Amino acid sequence: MSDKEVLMSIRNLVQTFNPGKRNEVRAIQDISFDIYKGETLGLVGESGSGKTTTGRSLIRLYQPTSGSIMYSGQDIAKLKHGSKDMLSFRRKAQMIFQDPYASLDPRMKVKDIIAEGIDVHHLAKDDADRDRQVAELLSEVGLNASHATRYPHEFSGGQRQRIGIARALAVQPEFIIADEPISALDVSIQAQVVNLLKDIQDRQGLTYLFIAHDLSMVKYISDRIAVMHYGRLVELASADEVYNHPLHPYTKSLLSAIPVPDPSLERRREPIAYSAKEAEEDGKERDLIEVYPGHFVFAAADEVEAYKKAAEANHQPA
Ligand SMILES: Nc1ncnc2c1ncn2[C@@H]1O[C@H](COP(=O)(O)OP(=O)(O)OP(=O)(O)O)[C@@H](O)[C@H]1O
Repeated sequence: MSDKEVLMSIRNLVQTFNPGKRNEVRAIQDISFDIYKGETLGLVGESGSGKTTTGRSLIRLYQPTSGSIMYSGQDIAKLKHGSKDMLSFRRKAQMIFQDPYASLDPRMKVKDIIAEGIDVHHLAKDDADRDRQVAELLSEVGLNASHATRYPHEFSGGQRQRIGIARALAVQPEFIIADEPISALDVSIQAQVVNLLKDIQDRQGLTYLFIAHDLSMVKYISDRIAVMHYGRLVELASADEVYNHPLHPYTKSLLSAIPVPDPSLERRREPIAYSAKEAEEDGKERDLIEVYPGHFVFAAADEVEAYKKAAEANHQPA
């Protein structure tokens, strides 16, 4: 992984809502990580752990409270609204949303939904060029040109998510944040949409941040996985490492909550409970520390040695 090119480098990112007020929420509490060019980084964690806030902060739908987000030599956290640099970044980084029903304007024709970014960024020479680009995008996501003049309600959930994907692709982005892109879809459709995202990534060399609370699909699509808990990253490693050799107790507890297909095994399994509050009452300062090549764990200085030993033991030949 170390020879990979970094696309985005996030350092000490903090996002506090309503700071200083009674309803203050510290949604992101000082997270640092890199996103490599061309990878899919899965971001998992329970509802409320701060995944959506992270995604939205990275593409500046929110102004971060503090910290830096380096992208192509620029600190995205410092870009000014309406500036040329912001407009140019907005084109490079796109978002696909969870709910294909809510994210498409029902009064707009599919071609106008898809072409929104083309219009904003003046990417079409004329109407014919715009129509041609829309037709190509429809084909890219497995729909056809005749769908262009229809309205969102005429489509199924899976097809609507394809329209949302086409809209994101319209501006030829480099980086896509997919925020629970399949959780609102029928299970039978989920794999199709994930496969489509993978195919598009292969064809276009895109980088994905794939947000999900459900670990099973994330494992399938992700190269690496970051586990989020209470606004912090508690573990970050390759998808295989996170699944087969999790180190942090919270990751273990998340994995223990995934049902396994074998009912007898499922009955015998002990769910692992983990409470960040209890774990942090010791007042120790913790950081995301690399305890094995490419494997990071949120740990205090005096916990690192034990994690290193555990990681090494995991890799001893049986
Ligand atoms: N705009 C906002 N104003 C105030 N608090 C917010 C805002 N957005 C999110 N929060 C709070 O920040 C915390 C993190 O929320 P966030 O939506 O990022 O979590 P999540 O992991 O994406 O959860 P979910 O899977 O439910 O979307 C929650 O406590 C949430 O209530």
